[in-house]
Formats: sequence, C-alpha cells, structure tokens
Amino acid sequence: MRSVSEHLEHLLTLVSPTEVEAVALAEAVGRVLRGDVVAVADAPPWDNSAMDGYAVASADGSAGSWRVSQDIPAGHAPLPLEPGTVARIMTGAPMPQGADAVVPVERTDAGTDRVRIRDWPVAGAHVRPAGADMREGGVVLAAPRRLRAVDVAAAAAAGCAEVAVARRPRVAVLVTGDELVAPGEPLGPAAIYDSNSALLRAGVQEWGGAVTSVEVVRDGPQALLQALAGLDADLVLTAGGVSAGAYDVVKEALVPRGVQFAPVAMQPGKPQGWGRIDGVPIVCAPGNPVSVAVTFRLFVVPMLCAMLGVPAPTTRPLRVAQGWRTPDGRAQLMPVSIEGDTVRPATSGGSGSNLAGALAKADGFAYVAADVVQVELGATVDVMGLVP
Ligand SMILES: Nc1nc2c(c(=O)[nH]1)N[C@H]1C(S)=C(S)[C@@H](COP(=O)(O)OP(=O)(O)OC[C@H]3O[C@@H](n4cnc5c(N)ncnc54)[C@H](O)[C@@H]3O)O[C@H]1N2
Ligand code: MOO
Repeated sequence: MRSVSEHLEHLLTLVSPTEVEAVALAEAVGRVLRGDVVAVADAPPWDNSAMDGYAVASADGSAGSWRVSQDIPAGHAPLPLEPGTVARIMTGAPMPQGADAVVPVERTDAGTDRVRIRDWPVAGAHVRPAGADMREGGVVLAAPRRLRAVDVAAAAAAGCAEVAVARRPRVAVLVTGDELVAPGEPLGPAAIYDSNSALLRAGVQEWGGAVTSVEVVRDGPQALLQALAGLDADLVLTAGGVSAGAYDVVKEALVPRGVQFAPVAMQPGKPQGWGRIDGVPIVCAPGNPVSVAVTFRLFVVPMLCAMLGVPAPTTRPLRVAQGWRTPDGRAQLMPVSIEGDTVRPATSGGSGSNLAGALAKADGFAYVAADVVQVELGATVDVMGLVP
C-alpha cells in the first residue's frame, strides 16, 4: 500500500503555481501575496506629536508660564516655533520646526493664550520621529504570505493601493450518491443530507481557492463524464464512489480515462483516486464525510498551497491528555480537540469516518504514524490545524 507521504509527494507533482495578478486592497484579505509590498514614503512622513499638549524647544526653557503662539490640529502644516513661546498641538499633528518635545496637556493648566507648564520635558519626549514605523522603499510585507486584515492595513499605511497576489486556483467539485439531498429539502425514505459538497466548497474558499462549480451527480458514469466534460478548472475534486461497491460511479467512469485508484495506508480515507482528466489534476476522495475532510486537509490543502505559492502549514507537536487505540499498518488522522498544549479525541466516536456532525467539535487532526497501535497518555502527537 502506498504511504501517506508517498501519495502526497505524487499529488504535488500534479500542480504548479498560478499566475500573479494585481488586486485592490479592498479585495486583498485572504489572498496570497506574491510580490513584496514596499513603502512609497516614510511613515510617519514627518516628526509628529504622540500627545495632545504643547510643543516646546526643550533646551530653551523650564516649567512656568508660557505664551501660546500657534494652534496645530492634525492635518494642518505648522509655522516654525516662535522663539520664547510654545505651540498648542494635537496628537498626530506635525511638530513645528524648532520644537523637539511635547508636554501632555495633563501636565499643564490647558491654557489657550498662555499656558502654565508644571513639568518641563526632555528632548524627544512624546515625539514620534519621521520614518520610525516605515522607511520609503523599505519592505513592509515580504512575499509569500496569506494576507490578514493587519497586513492589508500595513500595505495601506505604506501607501499601496494594489498588491500582487496569486490568482486563486479554480476548483470544480463533484459529489456522487443517489441518497443525497440538499440541506433544506425534505429527506426521502433512504436519503441523507449532502455535506461533502459543503465541506469541499467551504474548504476551497477557506484555503484561498475559487470554486467554479459544485455538482451532485446521480445518474451513473455517463452523467459523471458529461459533468467533467464542461469543466473549466485548475483542479477537480470528487467525493464518493471510489470503493469496492457495485455502484462506485467515479471509479467506473474514470479508470478507463487513466485515473488511478488504490488504497493509501491511512484511516480514515483509505480508498483514493488521483490523476489528470483532460490534463486537469483530479483528486477523488472516498465518500464518508470524515474521509473527505481528512483527504482535503491532508492532500488538497498542500496542493492548494503549492498552487498559491505559499508553504503548506506545519503541524504542531501537542501532548496527549487521553490516549486511544489506532489501526496497525495505517496512519491515523484522529479528530482532536485542543486545550492549551494538550489534545484528546474530539468525540467518543474516535476517527469514525461517518461522523460529520462530530467534526465540528474538532480543532485539528492528530497524525499518528502507521506503526503505532496505541497512542499513550503523555505522548506527543503532530496536529494539523483546520484553518489557515
Ligand atoms: N467492501 C468494502 N466496502 C467498503 C470499503 C472496502 O474497502 N471494501 N471501504 C470503505 C471505506 S474505508 C470507505 S471510506 C467507503 C468509501 O466509499 P465510497 O467512496 O464508494 O463512498 P460512497 O459509498 O459513495 O459513500 C460512503 C458513505 O458516505 C456517505 N456519503 C457519500 N457522499 C456523501 C455526501 N455528499 N454527503 C454526506 N455523506 C455522503 C454515503 O451515504 C455513505 O454512507 O467505502 C467503505 N466500504
Ligand atoms: O477509509 Mo474509510 O475512509 O475508513 O472510512
């Protein structure tokens, strides 16, 4: 049987990075930055006050009563400081030439024509120097990285209107099963709600791809081939129909098209399919919902990351707070809940592959190597997080 790492290595040879495109900052959150963001100007652009108070020439006086020679709100350019006076200044306003320190208003009587200053400041007090945050031409965000709200804000503060990001990989999703009905529809006598298409759609979106289509295929191999014929995608994901049953549509339709189907030494998610269909990479997950979630996190996430040009997420070593048994000869992906630096199985159902509802209790999948049969209390396991 092929191991998880052999399988992943092979799947990664099927994909390559998408092109780079420019997007406005308004569209940038969650995208993968592929070109460094460089500051267009120093930030702050000039020395400015960190406090509402009075700008003074620190070498030029001491506590006492001072004439206020100008008022400097933020957004207004000051005149040079008149010698022998102070200037009333607001937070963020430019320091007047000749002033080098600010007295907070709380250290004064808050006067407007004259002011009584109780504590005289040292040079530089409450002044934010030009360029202290960013330097013109300096790298503010180094690529590659997934852009968070704070990163988008840093790009805006650096004066960038657009950023260079990876084009979102376009992903087509197909699920199979006569038993499937969409959530919100009435359940027939032998029906279940389709959760795999929801998982794959949301997973692709969450990890930075764009879902181009989601189809539920019911009517056998011909319908599946028809659905595949019209697809415009960088990657195709299917779920269901890959095991040993009499109605395993995906396998039946795609073996003649050169897609490979074989077991991978893992639980859940053992029956897997992979290859290319009309040149487009395809991953065929088994239909059980936890198997789909595991296939997505273990294999599809690194493929999406490779397409986006960003490193795949690393695992976290965490301590086991409650042991469990695992199958011999297959790596196990156990849904776990995380508390501090410890983990325990997320539910009493363990890694049962049909427990879609129980997955909501999990914070990650613990990866247990194929040769382990018992995960001992106090042991360390590598845990994959479920979100980027
Ligand atoms: N005789 C054997 N039977 C099975 C084997 C085996 O080796 N020999 N492997 C088992 C394993 S492991 C898995 S995993 C499943 C994989 O089966 P399929 O990929 O063919 O998936 P289906 O039969 O279509 O469905 C399995 C299960 O999942 C439910 N399902 C399917 N699609 C959805 C969906 N979109 N949303 C929610 N739930 C879905 C379906 O109702 C079934 O209960 O095969 C085992 N059997
Ligand atoms: O491998 Mo199946 O995915 O155990 O249920």
